[in-house]
Amino acid sequence: MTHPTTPAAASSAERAAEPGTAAAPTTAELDRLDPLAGYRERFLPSDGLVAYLDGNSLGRPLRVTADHLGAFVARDWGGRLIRAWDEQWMELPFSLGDRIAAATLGAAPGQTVVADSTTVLLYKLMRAAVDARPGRHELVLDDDNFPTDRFVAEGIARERGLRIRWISVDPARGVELDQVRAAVGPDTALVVLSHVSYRSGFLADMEGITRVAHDAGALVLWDLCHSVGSVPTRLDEWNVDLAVGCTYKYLNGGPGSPAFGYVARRLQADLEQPVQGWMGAADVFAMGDGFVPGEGMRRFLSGTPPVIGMLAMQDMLDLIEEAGIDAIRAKSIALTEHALRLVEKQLVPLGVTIATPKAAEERGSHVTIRHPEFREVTARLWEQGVIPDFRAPDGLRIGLSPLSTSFAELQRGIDAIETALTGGATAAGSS
Ligand SMILES: Cc1ncc(COP(=O)(O)O)c(C=O)c1O
Ligand SMILES: Nc1c(O)cccc1C(=O)C[C@H](N)C(=O)O
Repeated sequence: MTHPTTPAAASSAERAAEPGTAAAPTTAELDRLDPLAGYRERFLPSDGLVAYLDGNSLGRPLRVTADHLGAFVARDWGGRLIRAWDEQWMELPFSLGDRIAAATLGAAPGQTVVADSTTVLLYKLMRAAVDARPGRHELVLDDDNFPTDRFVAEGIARERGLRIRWISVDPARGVELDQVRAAVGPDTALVVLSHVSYRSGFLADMEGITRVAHDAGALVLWDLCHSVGSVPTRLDEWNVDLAVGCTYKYLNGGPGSPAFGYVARRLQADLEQPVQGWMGAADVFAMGDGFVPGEGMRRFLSGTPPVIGMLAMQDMLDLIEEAGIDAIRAKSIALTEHALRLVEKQLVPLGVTIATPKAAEERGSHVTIRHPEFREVTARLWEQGVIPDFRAPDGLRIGLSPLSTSFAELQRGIDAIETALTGGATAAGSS
């Protein structure tokens, strides 16, 4: 698996190699040299916020989004009323899907659509995929995948009389290529995995895993929730079949914004998704008898697109297109690298362990650390305006959104965790 070289990461490595320069850059240096630092100002400030380290659950709104939402009510909805469906909204699921595809996914137009929630799209595409592999009786998943992915797969297995082969993963990592190679075979219909693990932040080898699943004759569906907008993919080049992702994390679409689904063009005509509604029909306004599926990605829609939920992400896509996904990935790597450095220095001496891979090419944009007191610590941090999140049994996730998180903000978060664990006394000071 290869990723583009990262200017921010490369420059810190170069500085580390210069004689007479401290091995690790300081927090202040990293902010000063950050080419994306200016983007932070474009996000709405939040009263009393000290450090927001949870953009991997809910991304922050942009200032401009507040204006755009108001203008939408007055101009598009209030002004154009029902006429706006023909004028712009009917095409939005496809045009926005194509924008996400070009800016972040490495996918050509006509293969990505915005619709439903992640859970519902996972159901629709998983069901379509297993039905496209008749005579095969197994779904392959890892036992640490996000609950909704596991629950949907279990429901489909029950509905279709299939088995699930669970890959047992190291929770400080995620699913490895060799594990998938050992799990797939002639009875595998579909493999369902997350690109970036919601728990450890482990970045799976999408290209390699897709290849071994294909060698076994199976299809693969990737959950991109924790990578889209922070880790670039090359879905077309890597021959990916299906992908689903949410838009409220690194695409900053807002709470409950709809998901997107990708179906490789070569598969579209052969897949039948189970929620056949009027918006997926070949002629939406024919109002006729019997369902005839639409061409291309239309057949993967079901009901009326959630237009208001698609507004905020358009503003974030403006930013992503402007900054470029490779520069965003570079900043993400620099942020997670610094987080790991600070954790090693300030928190490991306090009994904290790291549950995220050390190698940059093996992690996404969050870092997970563990300590028995993290449930209580997270609750206290939230009261102080320091917002990471807690995942049972003892994991604290530090989510780093490359366009809105600064290195100083990360430092404030680590300092606050240190203070919470020591009751005030610092373990090693801060850099
Ligand atoms: C990997 C993953 N899949 C799915 C979801 C959520 O699905 P939904 O948007 O339907 O709540 C999340 C987070 O909420 C997630 O992290
Ligand atoms: N989707 C969420 C929600 O509706 C409420 C609270 C949190 C979330 C999350 O995003 C959870 C998240 N996907 C996770 O990785 O844990």
